[in-house]
Amino acid sequence: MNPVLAELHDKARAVLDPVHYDFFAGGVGDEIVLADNEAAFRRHALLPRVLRGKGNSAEFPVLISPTAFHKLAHPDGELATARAAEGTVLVSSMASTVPIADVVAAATGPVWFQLYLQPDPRVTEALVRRAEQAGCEALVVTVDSPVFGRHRRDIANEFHDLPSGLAAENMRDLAGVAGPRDIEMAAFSWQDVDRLRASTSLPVWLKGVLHPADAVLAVGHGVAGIFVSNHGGRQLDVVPAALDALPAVVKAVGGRVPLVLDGGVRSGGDIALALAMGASSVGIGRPVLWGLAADGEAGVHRVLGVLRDEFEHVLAMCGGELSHDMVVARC
Ligand SMILES: Cc1cc2nc3c(=O)[nH]c(=O)nc-3n(C[C@H](O)[C@H](O)[C@H](O)COP(=O)(O)O)c2cc1C
Ligand SMILES: CCCCC(=O)C(=O)O
Repeated sequence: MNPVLAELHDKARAVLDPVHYDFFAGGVGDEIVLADNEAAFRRHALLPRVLRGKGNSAEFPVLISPTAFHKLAHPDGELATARAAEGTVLVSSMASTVPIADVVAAATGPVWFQLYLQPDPRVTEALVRRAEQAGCEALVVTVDSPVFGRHRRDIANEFHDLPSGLAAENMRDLAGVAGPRDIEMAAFSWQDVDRLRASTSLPVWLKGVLHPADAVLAVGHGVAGIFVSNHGGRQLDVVPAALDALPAVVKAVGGRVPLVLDGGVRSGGDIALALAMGASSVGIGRPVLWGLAADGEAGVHRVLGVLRDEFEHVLAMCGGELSHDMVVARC
C-alpha cells in the first residue's frame, strides 16, 4: 500500500475511539466480502500497450462514495471532506452529521445526495427538496439495504447510537416531526424509483446493484448511472467482490449509462483495473474516512492527491489507454 495511505490509516486507528474505528472499518458477518473487495484487485493484472506515445490524459475518474457520520471521524465532519474534495464529486450521505446545505456551501466541486428511500413518502419527498434546494447535482439511491447489515463489531461493541451532540442532521424537521428522525431501512420496488424520478429533475443514480438483470432494469427505468457496489462489504456477506461483479454488469449495460465501481479501491493501479474492466469511474469510501480522522481536510486532500498521482503514473505506463483486452488473470 502507498505509505501515505498506510500512515493515514495507522493514524486514524490510533486517534479514533476504538468503537468508532470498528464502525468505519467493519463489515457484515465474517467480513469475507470486506476482505475480498481488496483481494479481487490482486487477482487481476494489466497488460500495458507500448509505443503509443502519451495517449490521452484522462480526468481523475474518482468519486467520494457516501459514508455516514463524518463527525465521528473529525470535529469538522463533512465540512472538511467537502472542502478537500475540490473538483472530485462528493456523494454526501443522507446520514451526514452536517446538514446537506452546509456541505454544499463548503464544497468547491459538485455534491450529489445519497438517499435511502423512506417508508413515509412525505419524508423522502422532503429530503429530495432539501437536496435540490441545497444545490445537489444528482440523487444516488442506495438500493442494497432493504434491512441493515449485521455488523458483528458494532453488535459486540454495543454501538447503536451517535454520541450526544451528534445527529443525522438531514433528518431534522421532516414531515411534521421536529426530529431528528431515525433513518429507516425498508424494501422498495421499481415503481418507487419511477415515482422518485417523476418527482425531481435531478439525475437519479442507483447504488448497490450487482446482478446484471437489475442493471438492465435500471437502464430501462431511466437511471442516469449505476454504482456497482456491495456497500463496502457491509450488507450481505455472500456476494462477490465488487470488481468480480463488474464484468457481467458492463456487458449487460453495454455503455448505455456510466458505471461507478466501489469497494476495495486503494491505489492508482486499482483505479486503472476497474476502468480497464469497463467502469467509468470508481468510488472510494474508507480511505477518505482514514484521511479525515487522521488530519481533517488536509488528510482527505492527501488521500485524493496520492490516488490522483498514482493513477496518472499508471496511465502513463499504459500509453494513456485502458481497455478490456488489457486485463488478464494473475495466476
Ligand atoms: C463507515 C461507512 C459508512 C457508510 N455509509 C453509507 C451510507 O450512508 N450510504 C451509502 O449508500 N453507503 C454507505 N457506505 C458504503 C460506501 O458508500 C461504499 O459503498 C463503500 O465504503 C465502498 O467501499 P470501500 O470502503 O472499500 O471504498 C458506508 C461505508 C462505510 C465504510
Ligand atoms: C443509517 C446509516 C447508514 C450507514 C451505512 O450505510 C453504513 O454504515 O454502511
